[in-house]
Amino acid sequence: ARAADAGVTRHQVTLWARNAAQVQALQAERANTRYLPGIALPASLLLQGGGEASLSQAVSGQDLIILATPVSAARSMLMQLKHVKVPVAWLSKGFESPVSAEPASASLAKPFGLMVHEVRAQVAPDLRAGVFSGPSFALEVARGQPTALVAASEHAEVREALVAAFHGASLRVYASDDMVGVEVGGAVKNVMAIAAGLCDGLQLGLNARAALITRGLAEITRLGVALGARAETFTGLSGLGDLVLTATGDLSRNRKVGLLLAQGKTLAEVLESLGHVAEGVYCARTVVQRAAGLGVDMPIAQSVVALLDGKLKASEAVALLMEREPKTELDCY
Ligand SMILES: NC(=O)c1ccc[n+]([C@@H]2O[C@H](COP(=O)([O-])OP(=O)(O)OC[C@H]3O[C@@H](n4cnc5c(N)ncnc54)[C@H](O)[C@@H]3O)[C@@H](O)[C@H]2O)c1
Ligand SMILES: O=P(O)(O)OC[C@H](O)CO
Repeated sequence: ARAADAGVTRHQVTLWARNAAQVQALQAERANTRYLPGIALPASLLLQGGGEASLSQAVSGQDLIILATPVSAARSMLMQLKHVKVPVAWLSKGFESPVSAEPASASLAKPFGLMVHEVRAQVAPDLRAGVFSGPSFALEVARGQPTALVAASEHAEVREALVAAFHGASLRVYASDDMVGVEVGGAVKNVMAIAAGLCDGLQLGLNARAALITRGLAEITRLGVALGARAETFTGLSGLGDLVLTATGDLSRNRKVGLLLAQGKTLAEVLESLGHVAEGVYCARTVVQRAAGLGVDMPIAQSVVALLDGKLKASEAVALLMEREPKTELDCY
């Protein structure tokens, strides 16, 4: 919607959704009252929806396609779009998690979840694809508040298409060729944001939150480098930038999960009251499993999984993290 707004003279944007009734409601109200209250959809935005046939209709003749779905929908969307010739980019942040509803112990024997660029390599290898990430609460983007993002792809033309389409007065877009780093940062910051919500909910203090963010970034960097990312990417918008936003910003759904768990609610109660997807809940187990497979130590992420599984109380997790063996700070990268 923002692209349509910013680019009244630059772009014609079509928003496709799978649910025809939802599209009708958006059309009638010219607003998404549930997710973006108070934001009028730009008059130039075309709305379409329904089944698979209408998706191929909606993408036909477009210059650029953006997938704005949770990670759980990325595989099916990419399969439907695998023959598309124009650049495709996703906003999804997470690891695919077929085992998301199960406790970590039950899922250890099953295949590791994949990042979306890995899913794309499996199901749509010929697609020219990228990821669009960085610190960006949708509501602030929709309000036109200043935001900086990173457009990552191995294909220069995909990076250039994203910059050309979105760079403007309220959105600054940087290019990157480190898709692995950008995807790891965007996914794992959600797990760390759950921990930061817990930390604040338990009133552990500002020192504790700063330590958590810093050591969380060390964990994210270790996993990312082991997966083939460049370490510098984690100091950028999709790493440190998005981690700080999500760990400290009260618009974050993942941070909210931690805040509600700290009030003593069960995970089921938290997810019911949230009414939105908090990707960290679904990918925390996968993150820990992939890290374990690579011999990467992720004590904060492990604590989050144990908390989500109800195997550890928050006070016990804090004690375990504090009692770890002393280490040299920079040797941990
Ligand atoms: N909301 C934000 O502020 C924000 C910002 C940056 C990135 N993200 C990331 O973008 C992704 C989407 O987040 P969101 O907040 O828009 O989530 P959401 O739950 O609102 O989902 C977005 C849309 O995806 C649709 N969808 C779900 N499953 C689908 C399927 N199987 N096929 C087709 N469509 C499907 C939903 O109906 C919805 O319209 C997440 O990975 C999130 O981490 C969100
Ligand atoms: O609301 P969250 O926690 O899913 O965070 C949204 C975005 O990822 C912030 O960049």
